[in-house]
Amino acid sequence: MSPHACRGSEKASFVLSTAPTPPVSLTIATRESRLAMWQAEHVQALLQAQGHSVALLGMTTQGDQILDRSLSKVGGKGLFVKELEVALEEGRANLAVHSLKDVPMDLPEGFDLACVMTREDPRDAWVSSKYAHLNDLPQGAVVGTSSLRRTVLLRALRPDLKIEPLRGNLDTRLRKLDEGQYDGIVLAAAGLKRLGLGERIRHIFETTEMLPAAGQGALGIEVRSNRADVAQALAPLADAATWLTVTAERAVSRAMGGSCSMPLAAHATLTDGVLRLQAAWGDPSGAPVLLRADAKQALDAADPASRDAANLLGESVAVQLRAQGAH
Ligand SMILES: NCc1[nH]cc(CCC(=O)O)c1CC(=O)O
Repeated sequence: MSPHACRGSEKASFVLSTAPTPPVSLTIATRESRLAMWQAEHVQALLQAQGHSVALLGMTTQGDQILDRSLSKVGGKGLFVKELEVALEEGRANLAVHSLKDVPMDLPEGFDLACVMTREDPRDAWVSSKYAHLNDLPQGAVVGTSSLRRTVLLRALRPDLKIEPLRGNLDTRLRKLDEGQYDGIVLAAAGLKRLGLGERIRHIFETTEMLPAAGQGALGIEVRSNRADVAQALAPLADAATWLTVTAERAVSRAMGGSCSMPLAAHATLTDGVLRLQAAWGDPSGAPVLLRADAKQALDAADPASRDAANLLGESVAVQLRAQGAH
């Protein structure tokens, strides 16, 4: 399905009140990787602190089962979220907690992103036992990543490196590094920090060196569109500033056709009331092209209308990329 087929943008679909909600019974659908479980338990604890009673429903998704190929080659969208949506549809669960980076830009009809939470470190991390920094690597060293975005950005920093595929959950990827298959690997800092593996990080790339993926480090909670009561219970967990930044990032990705077979980075910050968005595009065919664009706008995160402006800002950055030849 084309990313444009559903809705043009993510709008605030629920009108949420700030009054405390009565306690409800909720079930969270979650993948069973250690990181997914950490994230689900994190949301469970926050909702329990609001007085709700919260169970977990663990499940395996298509994305978890594909370990031999890069996801960009598999080509589907939302490989990590489909089964969770089925559980929501069938009423076996009321909410699904996702790494926002893995959530398609347009959710299927009947589902909404009801909540975006405070972002962990959005940056990429360098992990290696031998080399403290990318610059220390010898010519032709082997770096592990299956991300097209990381591959393109690594090539721009060090054209000589050999980039080899690396799949699996975080523990698997670290084990493959420790077995000596790579001189170093690149992972999201957020996942490592959440799992208490922050000491494995040798260097955190500045966003000027390696621009993060849209939504990286943020958690999103998906619900059925007809469950305003569930959305209402989630309202206290939302972070308006993070929501605004990821809205702009996701709008770039959506406007560019957002799939994991396109090397695309989009990263926004909100500082002193200014939303600043940067994006980078690499040629899906592997040609050594790296286009960059950025835009900024003064916006108030507390005003729900700002999210529409963030969507437009994202679309304007995509227009700039296309004007330079991105497709
Ligand atoms: N693509 C896999 C993925 N999805 C979310 C995270 C963890 C970081 C996050 O929450 O963005 C990771 C691991 C990684 O990219 O290293």
